[in-house]
Amino acid sequence: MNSTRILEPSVATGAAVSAFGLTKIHGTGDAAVVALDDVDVSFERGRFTAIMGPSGSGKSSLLHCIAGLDNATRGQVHLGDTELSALSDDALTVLRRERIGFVFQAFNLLPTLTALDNIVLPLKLAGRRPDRDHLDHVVAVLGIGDRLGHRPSELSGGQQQRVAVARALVTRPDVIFADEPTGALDSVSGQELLSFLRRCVDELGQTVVMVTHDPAAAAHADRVVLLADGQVAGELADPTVDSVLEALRGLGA
Ligand SMILES: Nc1ncnc2c1ncn2[C@@H]1O[C@H](COP(=O)(O)OP(=O)(O)OP(=O)(O)O)[C@@H](O)[C@H]1O
Repeated sequence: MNSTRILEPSVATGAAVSAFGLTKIHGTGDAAVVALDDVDVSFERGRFTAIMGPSGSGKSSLLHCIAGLDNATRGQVHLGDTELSALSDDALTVLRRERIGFVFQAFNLLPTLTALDNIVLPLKLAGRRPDRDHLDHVVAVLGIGDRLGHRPSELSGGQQQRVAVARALVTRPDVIFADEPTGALDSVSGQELLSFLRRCVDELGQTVVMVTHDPAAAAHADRVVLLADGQVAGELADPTVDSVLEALRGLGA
């Protein structure tokens, strides 16, 4: 039988983002839930990684902690050479705005702004000018050149999510974190979005870390990190739908 080989988790130095001894406990006392239990994991630059695991295994907690959206209870998160827990709240806000891109299930576009104004908003907030060549390239990769003057309500869900990806890319962030980015899209738009994320990695050298429940979505990634019970349970290189399904079955998902 050609069974899936689940590799030991690796922690690379020089990674885009890494966590060491990461522990997240939600709540206190009798209500305390250990969502992450001493996790070591790292995500290489220029690669597309999916985080998968059964419901409640800690995927969102991991993403939120490594993206600086939530404080870890213990442990360290490094974005490149920057250790997040060492930062003040203000410095963390600036880091999230300038060095991290986010793509969520909800597109979170500002309804009164055009697509273009939504895309360049992070640069404006940072007092930076758009790099026209980079902006043109991002818009071309995402195929939204003819929608830039439209407001979100005039765009389809798939187009709105592409605008959200362009907004995440425009600052040339160190890493893009995506949490179920296809969750609100129909299957065709979802497939397109995943192809765009793939091209962002291949053509723009972007680093993408995505939480997903969907083996077909994870198959677009270079690597799958598997979580179970708040711990890294293994990883898959060059995942396919079948290898992901088999690995998840092995975790009892
Ligand atoms: N704010 C919170 N307060 C209390 N417990 C929480 C909180 N957030 C998450 N948890 C618990 O922590 C554990 C991990 O949750 P988390 O959302 O990280 O898992 P997940 O793998 O993303 O789950 P799902 O696939 O269902 O979204 C679960 O037991 C969950 O109930």
